[in-house]
Amino acid sequence: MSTTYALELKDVRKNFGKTEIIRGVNLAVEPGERVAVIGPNGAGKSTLFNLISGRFGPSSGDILLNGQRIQHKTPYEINRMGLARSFQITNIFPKLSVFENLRCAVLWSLGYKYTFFKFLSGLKDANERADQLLEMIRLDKKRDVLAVNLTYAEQRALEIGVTIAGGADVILLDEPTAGMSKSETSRFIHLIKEVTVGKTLLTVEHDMGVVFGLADKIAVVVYGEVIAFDTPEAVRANAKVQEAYLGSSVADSQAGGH
Ligand SMILES: Nc1ncnc2c1ncn2[C@@H]1O[C@H](COP(=O)(O)OP(=O)(O)OP(=O)(O)O)[C@@H](O)[C@H]1O
Repeated sequence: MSTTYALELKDVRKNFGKTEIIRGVNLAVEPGERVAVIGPNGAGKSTLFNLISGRFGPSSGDILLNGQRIQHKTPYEINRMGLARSFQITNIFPKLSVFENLRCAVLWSLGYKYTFFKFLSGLKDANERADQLLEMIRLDKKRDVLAVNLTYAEQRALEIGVTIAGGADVILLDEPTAGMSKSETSRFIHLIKEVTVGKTLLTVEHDMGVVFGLADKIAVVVYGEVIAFDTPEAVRANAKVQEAYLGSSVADSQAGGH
């Protein structure tokens, strides 16, 4: 019996003009795995995320979400099929309260499942789900605070809540702890782990502390290719990775106790 991966990339390539930026990427992510995508600046990490989330189509190759080809679908269609992405730049509504932001995200995700006549009961479900999300992201005490008045770390937590609101089973997070202090970062890693239990998670990440604290597996992207895809221990010990990228970063993260 063949495995259905949560996400699978098969010989994916992407050119911008004549330049090949993604050069034959193969990646198979099992359901429930947490994967950190790392690599030097300009290696193609964001481009890979843009290909997976449908912002760009690949020049060639297949991308499968839960066994279904998605490489020609729009971001909206891919989202409906169960993949949600959050961005480095927060996409929450600043003038809405925390609760309203979550309820909006829930209602949007319910959109096609509820007809007009079911709208009122839909609203009740949405309120309950929004309250449940509030607790999950530990912002229940900030329920009625406008998003604009939250701290930066709280805004990032809200953003995660908005991302998971629709119940997607594959979550893409772009540098989720960027800009946070060390203590905020470790709390946030904990939160991400909690709210993504049972889900498949991919993060693009530069902070090695976050990578080693969060990931079951690491995909190392160098110059448009995945040069290693393995457990953190194996990646740490991989001579090719040490040479191409990791050496000093890993030494630093080990010294820092991560
Ligand atoms: N829309 C585009 N048009 C042309 N070139 C692009 C486009 N998007 C990305 N590139 C190029 O593709 C390469 C990979 O960029 P990408 O942003 O994917 O790298 P990255 O690994 O995410 O880098 P960083 O860690 O700095 O965010 C870079 O050389 C970039 O200039």
